[in-house]
Amino acid sequence: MTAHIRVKVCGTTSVTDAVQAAEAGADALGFIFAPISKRLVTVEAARAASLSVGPVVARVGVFLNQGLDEVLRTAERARMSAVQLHGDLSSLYVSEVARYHPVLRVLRPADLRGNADALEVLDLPGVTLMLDAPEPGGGVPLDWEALRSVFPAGAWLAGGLGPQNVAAAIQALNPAGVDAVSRLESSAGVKNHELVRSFVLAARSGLSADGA
Ligand SMILES: O=C(O)c1ccccc1N[C@@H]1O[C@H](COP(=O)(O)O)[C@@H](O)[C@H]1O
Repeated sequence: MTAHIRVKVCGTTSVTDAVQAAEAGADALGFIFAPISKRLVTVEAARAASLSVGPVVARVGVFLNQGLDEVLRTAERARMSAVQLHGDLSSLYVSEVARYHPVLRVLRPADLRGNADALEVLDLPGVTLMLDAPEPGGGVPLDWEALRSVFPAGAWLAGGLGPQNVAAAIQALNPAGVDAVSRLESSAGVKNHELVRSFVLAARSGLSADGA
């Protein structure tokens, strides 16, 4: 098992939610800048939240098929410390972003079986793989059993994770980090602080929120 699993709480839209997630022990907070998202955050709100959580907690700007300039400018203005890239993106694009920010490159399970183009960037310094469901932010878990034999060492896991199932997911795949959003909310873009606390605790302890 990974000695210290990294825990990311995504979809942060306010200073209050950022501070609470940091106090709950999250290693990283996600800020979604993809216009299609129900959790879209403004640069101003993300910047205020980012500056409120101290020097250690990572702040990850989340983008989906957006222009290179927009990604780099937004991440800079919002004081992000890393960038998460979803979508159909060229290796050149990902490597350009990685010149300026650590990158979480999000791929789907199907990409592991034959998308040589997408997998190529994972050899670049500063690029870490995250595996997620085809519809990001949809709250649908991946088939962990089917992934057991192909899940790459050092990769992060997302997709429908929450307090009840994150321990089982870690047990199945031993990811380097876990990430969640929709199962931690009271409404889109608003965190349920109890669920955030339980999620971090379950990921760290290896016990699900119902003690299983
Ligand atoms: O959540 C969104 O709205 C979203 C939109 C565009 C790109 C990424 C998005 N969220 C990411 O989705 C995964 C997991 O979400 P869930 O826990 O299954 O709801 C996570 O990586 C978020 O960063």
